[in-house]
Amino acid sequence: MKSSVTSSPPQFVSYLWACFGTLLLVGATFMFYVWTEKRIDHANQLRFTSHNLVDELRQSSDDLTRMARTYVATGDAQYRKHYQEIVAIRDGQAPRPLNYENVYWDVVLANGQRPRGVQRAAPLMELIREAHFTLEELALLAAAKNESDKLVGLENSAMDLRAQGDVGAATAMLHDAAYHRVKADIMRPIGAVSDSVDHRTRLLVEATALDANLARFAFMFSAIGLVLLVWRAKRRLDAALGCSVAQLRAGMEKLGRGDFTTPLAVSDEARDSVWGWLAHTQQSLMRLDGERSEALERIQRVSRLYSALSQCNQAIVRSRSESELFERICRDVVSHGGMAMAWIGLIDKEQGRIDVAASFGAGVEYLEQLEVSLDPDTPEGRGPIGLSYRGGQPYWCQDYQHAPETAHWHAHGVRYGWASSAAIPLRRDGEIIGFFAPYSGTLNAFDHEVRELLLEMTLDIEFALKNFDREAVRLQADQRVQYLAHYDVLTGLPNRSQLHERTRQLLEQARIHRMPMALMMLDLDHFKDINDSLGHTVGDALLSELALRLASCIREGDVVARLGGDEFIFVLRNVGSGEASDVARKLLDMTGRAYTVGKHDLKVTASIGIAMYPDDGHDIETLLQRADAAMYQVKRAGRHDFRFFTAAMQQRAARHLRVVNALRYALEREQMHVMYQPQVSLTTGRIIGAEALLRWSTPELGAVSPTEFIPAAEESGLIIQIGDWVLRQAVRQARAWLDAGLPPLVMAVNLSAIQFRTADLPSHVAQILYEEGLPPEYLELELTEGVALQDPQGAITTMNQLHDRGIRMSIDDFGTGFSSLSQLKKFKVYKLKIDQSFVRDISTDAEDKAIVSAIINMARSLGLTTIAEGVETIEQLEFLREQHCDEMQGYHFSKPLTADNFRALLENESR
Ligand SMILES: Nc1nc2c(ncn2[C@@H]2O[C@@H]3COP(=O)(O)O[C@H]4[C@@H](O)[C@H](n5cnc6c(=O)[nH]c(N)nc65)O[C@@H]4COP(=O)(O)O[C@H]3[C@H]2O)c(=O)[nH]1
Repeated sequence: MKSSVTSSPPQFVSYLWACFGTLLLVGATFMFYVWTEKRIDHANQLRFTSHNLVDELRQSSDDLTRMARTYVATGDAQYRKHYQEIVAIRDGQAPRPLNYENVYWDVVLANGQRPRGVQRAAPLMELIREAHFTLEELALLAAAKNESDKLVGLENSAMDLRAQGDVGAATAMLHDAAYHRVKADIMRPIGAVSDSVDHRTRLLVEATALDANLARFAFMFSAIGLVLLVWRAKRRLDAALGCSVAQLRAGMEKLGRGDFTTPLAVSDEARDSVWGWLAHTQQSLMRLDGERSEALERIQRVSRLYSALSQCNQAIVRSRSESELFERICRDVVSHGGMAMAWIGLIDKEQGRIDVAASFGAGVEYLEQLEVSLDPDTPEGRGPIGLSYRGGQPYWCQDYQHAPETAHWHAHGVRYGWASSAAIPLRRDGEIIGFFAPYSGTLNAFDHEVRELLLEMTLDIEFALKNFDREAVRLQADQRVQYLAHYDVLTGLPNRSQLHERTRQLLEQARIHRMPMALMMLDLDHFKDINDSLGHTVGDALLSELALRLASCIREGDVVARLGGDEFIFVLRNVGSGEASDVARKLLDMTGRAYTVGKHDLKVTASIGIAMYPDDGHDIETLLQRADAAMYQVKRAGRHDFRFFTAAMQQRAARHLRVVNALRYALEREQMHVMYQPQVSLTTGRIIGAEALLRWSTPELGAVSPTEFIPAAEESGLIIQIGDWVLRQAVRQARAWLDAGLPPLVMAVNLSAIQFRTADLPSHVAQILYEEGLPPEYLELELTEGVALQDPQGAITTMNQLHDRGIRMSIDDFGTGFSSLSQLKKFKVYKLKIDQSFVRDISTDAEDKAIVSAIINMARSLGLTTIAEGVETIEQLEFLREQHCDEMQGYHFSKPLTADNFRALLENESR
């Protein structure tokens, strides 16, 4: 095609060049022809001029003869004048009249007027010389002229004779033989020249006419050649165009209008022609137009998707929930992204199928009975979504209605006009949780840019999901904070703040409706021991169970709250003291039932204090305070009971407050001193030790019992400072007695559990011993069972450190706590102090007897010394001795003594 297309123009151009060359040739031959014609004209002109000049010579001679003869005949002077004019003209002395070729006689006399117009004056012979006569002809003409001049002389002579009146002579002179001879001498050369000129110029004309004919033929041939070439060129041009110019113009106009719909018809011969090229160009333009349309469509598609992406981003910002976001995304990708339909499905892992979360566009109704699963063994699991799920990649189906993977849904595709579809996985924390499925009515809709945009859109959705998650976490946290602000985490019961809020509302209602109300405070007895011995996990489990039980005891609308620890508050609407008592009993009963926590079977009791509205207070704070005072009295009275608040309790509570306040200044005001109670060996009956017992009295309160102020000091934390002071006093006293030479004895000092748990206790005790100069073996720390319960391992470590420093330890009030003898094995104690509550009744109570006896026996088997405290009677002493108790302490031997009295006792004994 290419070679044939390019061969025509050179041929056509060659023809054009040939035409041009031929045209030049035609022009040249024509010019030549014109030139030859001009030469013929020139030759004719020359012939004419030559004849004229020769004729003028003859004519003038004849005119002169006629004028001379007429003058002679008539004597009219005008003829002589004409005669002279003719001579003057012929000799170049007068200007030549116009048309002098004619006979002068005719010129002058025809109408009796003078000759019209003049030419320049020129002698006839000069004109003849200029007229290209041959030399021979010139010589003949010169001879004729001479003869004519001779004749002029003769004629002048004749006219002179006439003028003189001699007409005859004059006439004779003009008609005689001499005259005729001369005349003949003139005419003869003129005739010869005339023949010569005639012959010569005719030859010239003939020769020139031959040239002219040649030129004419050349012109004709070249013109014919030109016509032929033009014809050929036209043929070539037609072949090059391949159609008529009008057709070509119509075709070009069609192309110009961008009309590529109907292709230009081209015959085989016209393929290599402008028409063929035009058709070819039309095809190229058609292709380009198709490509341009495709590109335009793609750009529009992409820009639509860009718009959808922007909408998607707005949706992300605006949507408040996952479902709202999904709905917006589907709507935007259809409304703005040019998709036919879009849906988002979430994976139902249990069912192994996809649940539609959102959809929009043509054909969404088909989703109502969606048949898409992830199971590769079913046809609906082998579609784009199943493939995408298993491949972990987006799946692009570019020909929906013919792709085998969409075979299961081809009917839907045909019905709704889907030509392409995609399944793009949606991930949350890297795991596929669903799919974004856009459908397009265009084949191959998912080109590179569209894919990139859809993937970007999907990433944005995932980002939004992450944000929703964060938002959900934040909301949960907020709710949690809200919850924590109002509810107790462990039990789920309202906490203090919620209690206050609800109680205020209930009090307000009670006030309006004039109804009574009860506020109860329940506190578990010795719950701390459970926590300490079995750990907080067990304690917490017990509290949870208890909370459930307590909540079940109250009516709807009443309040049960946990204030922290083992303290619960109940607010009971519209109840008097009788109903409140019933509820309290029920609560005690519920609390006292057995608990099973893990492997532990537990039992606890509770103490309840009750304050009544409006008798005991009108606000929550007062009611709480009074319920607390009542509960405190239950505790003091031996626990596991309930009590209503009374005025006396109020007084006790007020005293407690005064005690705590006064304690703060007890040491600095030197209101405290230490008493010493002897400890006696039951074997020897001798004093082997002393227990330091703290005493406190103030001007306002008087003497306050340690059983009152020690717990108050422990509650307020003052026990550390006070206990420290007691220890130093006792150690110093022991050293003083040693220094006084008294028999060595062991100084027993009570150590509160709070003191025991201070971090540097062993080194601190050692430091005091060092500073006071008492050997450690003379000090015995009396620990309660509770010291080891909270953190047994820590207690063992502390005991070991004390033991390593040579300091003795005993367990005080043994039998009241949770210690087991087996646990004692691990403690570095050397003595058990049997609590006086057992000792008190050993003479009357068989059970106490058995307990004391068991404690002594077991202690012995563990290699521990036993001491019984609170021994007041000889019977008690006897029993203890029978049981081989090692030591005793009690009023039976001595009450606590001042240091001086104790020294006196020692001195008495040693005497
Ligand atoms: N009814 C009766 N009582 C007897 C008899 N023999 C001794 N007592 C009393 O029993 C208590 C023995 O001390 P405790 O069991 O350690 O019990 C002590 C001890 O737990 C605590 N305590 C006293 N002083 C201190 C101290 O300096 N530090 C610490 N942490 N607690 C102390 O106060 C509790 C009470 O001390 P006190 O009132 O001095 O009471 C003392 C003592 O006076 C008797 O035969 N009959």
